[in-house]
Amino acid sequence: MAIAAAISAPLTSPTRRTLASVNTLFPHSHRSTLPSPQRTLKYPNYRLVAASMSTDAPVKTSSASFLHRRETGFLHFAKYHGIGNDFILIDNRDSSEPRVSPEKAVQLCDRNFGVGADGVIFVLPGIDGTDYTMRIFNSDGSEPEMCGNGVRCFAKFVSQLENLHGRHSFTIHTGAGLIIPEVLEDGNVRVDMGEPILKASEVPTKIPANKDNAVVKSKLVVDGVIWHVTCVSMGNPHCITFSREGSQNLLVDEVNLAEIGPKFEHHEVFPARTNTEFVQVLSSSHLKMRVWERGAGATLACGTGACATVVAAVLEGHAERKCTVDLPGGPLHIEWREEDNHVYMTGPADVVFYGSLPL
Ligand SMILES: N[C@@H](CCC[C@H](N)C(=O)O)C(=O)O
Repeated sequence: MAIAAAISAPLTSPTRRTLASVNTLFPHSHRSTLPSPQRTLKYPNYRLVAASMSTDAPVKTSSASFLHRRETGFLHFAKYHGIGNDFILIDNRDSSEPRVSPEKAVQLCDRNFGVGADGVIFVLPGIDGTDYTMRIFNSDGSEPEMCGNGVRCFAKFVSQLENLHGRHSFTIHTGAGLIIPEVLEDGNVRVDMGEPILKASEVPTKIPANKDNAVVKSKLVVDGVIWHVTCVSMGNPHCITFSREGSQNLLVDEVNLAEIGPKFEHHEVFPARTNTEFVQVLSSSHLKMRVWERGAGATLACGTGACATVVAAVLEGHAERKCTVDLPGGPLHIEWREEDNHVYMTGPADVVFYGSLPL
């Protein structure tokens, strides 16, 4: 008996409105103490029809009926990506508890022994009057407050799961407060990411504030080098750097992310660890960025990171409020709007495949 099934999918395809129970639902993520994934084949029955060499006839199922499968003992999921930042999306609308544990998420994210992803995202029932709740586990099993590329994938997944009756926008409760995505006519998703948080203690960072309670272009010694850093939270913490002491504009392709990234992430001045963005200014409306993500390492893109980067670029005087941010996986369009102080992010989100695993 086939115990796993999968179908192919197209390869293309007002102030920060903090909600009451956010802090209890989304405590600051901690450094993962999870064991490394065992080096054994975890999912012998996992099969992707799109890539299968099996001589069995592929199970023909439409994506709509696949998404509504509910057999017990199986985990049905969709794999999505937002400019290369990839996620396993799980329909968790029937329960407020994520269907997989952080430990299981680590296994699922493993690129050799699992499905492979930067994180696992759950579509949970809304609370406090919102339509949905989004929770996410990083690939190291820690739980961040928010994920920008992930929320665009969430929006596309929900619009496949639900008949939204012509609505293109809905409300999502996250650890960063209320987030509102809108699926656009061209398939891109525009997200109201709320207000950036600049107060040093709330980012959080122990670097002393130097401008209106914020940390802007402060000196930080990492690995014996003085970096100029600005700290911004988009619900999750970001440390953004445009230059080192003695050099003007960073050439981001020359940064050794794997070496320097962890040193920023675990620096003592970041009590909740940090995501770090290394940014090159191409023009006042065009930035190039590489990221080392807390709990996930070097990824091809980071949506909250791109938003935090534009905020930092404006604060440091490098850029205007509306910028294109080039990331290794593609561009994102970001606007930090003066009228409402909200950051808006626009970009794609695409399904890669659907799959099932025995639990
Ligand atoms: N890639 C995400 C951010 C995911 C969370 C991050 N690793 C953290 O721990 O804060 C994005 O697109 O924003």
